[in-house]
Amino acid sequence: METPTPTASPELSPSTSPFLPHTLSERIFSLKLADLPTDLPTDADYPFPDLEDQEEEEFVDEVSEQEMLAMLDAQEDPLLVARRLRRADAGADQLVDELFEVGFVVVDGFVEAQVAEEAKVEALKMFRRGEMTPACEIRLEDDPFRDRNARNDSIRWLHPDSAPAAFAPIVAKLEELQTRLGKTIHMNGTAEFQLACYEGNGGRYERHRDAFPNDDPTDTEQRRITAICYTGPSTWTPADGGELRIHGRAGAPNVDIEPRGGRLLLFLSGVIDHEVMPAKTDRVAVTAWMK
Ligand SMILES: O=C(O)CCC(=O)C(=O)O
Ligand SMILES: [Fe+2]
Repeated sequence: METPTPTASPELSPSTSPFLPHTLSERIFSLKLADLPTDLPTDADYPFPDLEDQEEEEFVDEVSEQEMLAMLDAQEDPLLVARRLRRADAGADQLVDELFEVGFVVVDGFVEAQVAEEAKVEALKMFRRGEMTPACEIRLEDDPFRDRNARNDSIRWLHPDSAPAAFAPIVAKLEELQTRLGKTIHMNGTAEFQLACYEGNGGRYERHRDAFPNDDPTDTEQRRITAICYTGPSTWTPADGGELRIHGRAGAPNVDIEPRGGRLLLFLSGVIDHEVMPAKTDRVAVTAWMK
């Protein structure tokens, strides 16, 4: 399959709630309240003014990321949540239409094959020189949810002003894309850029989501869009492995995206569950998380 056709949008049922809490903590707390019998004492009956916060922290400790996502998804389809990030006054943009239709979109030829190849060669040199860090060691510090065994790629953050020359054209294209998308989607204009290498001996990343569903345009710390530029090979075959599996939403089938050189995959960070299938040849990608 050269370019995957987006799957039909699953039936979406709008939420019946007149009030949709915006922040994650509001949404978690509203889930808790929904489960409580109505004859419990009110907050005013409790002696501790910060009791809600204490309960919330304990609740967060107890549930896994997957369980939390399942609860939020049950509350409202995350694609509907994300659609509220579209600027009301925005002009037309077909790429954004497609993105909000099914949650992801594939663009081939985002960068030239040679640009992709040069980035891949340089990344693998850096990897072999020990200049990249196993991602599992980093993630534990800033993301207590994440399981150390969930992924075995090695990464390096890229800064647009100081990215090694081999990656500069890809980062520049991603920044250009960010400017375009920012005209139509509420974002704060910042992005995190990451170079990732998955070794061809089975490098993988288990099913996960990059952000919680969130539609608050003032919450500027949220990842809104994941944009991944693959570096090849352009002659990818199943023997190379490393497909990005998009888990079908609401019973839709999974879609495997081949990480062909120069290809861009865009998806809504709070909507799409995804997984890197075991790589059978070394696999390099540059990802931007646009906020
Ligand atoms: O490289 C990919 O295809 C996806 C990587 C990923 O899911 C992540 O870094 O969060
Ligand atoms: Fe991811």
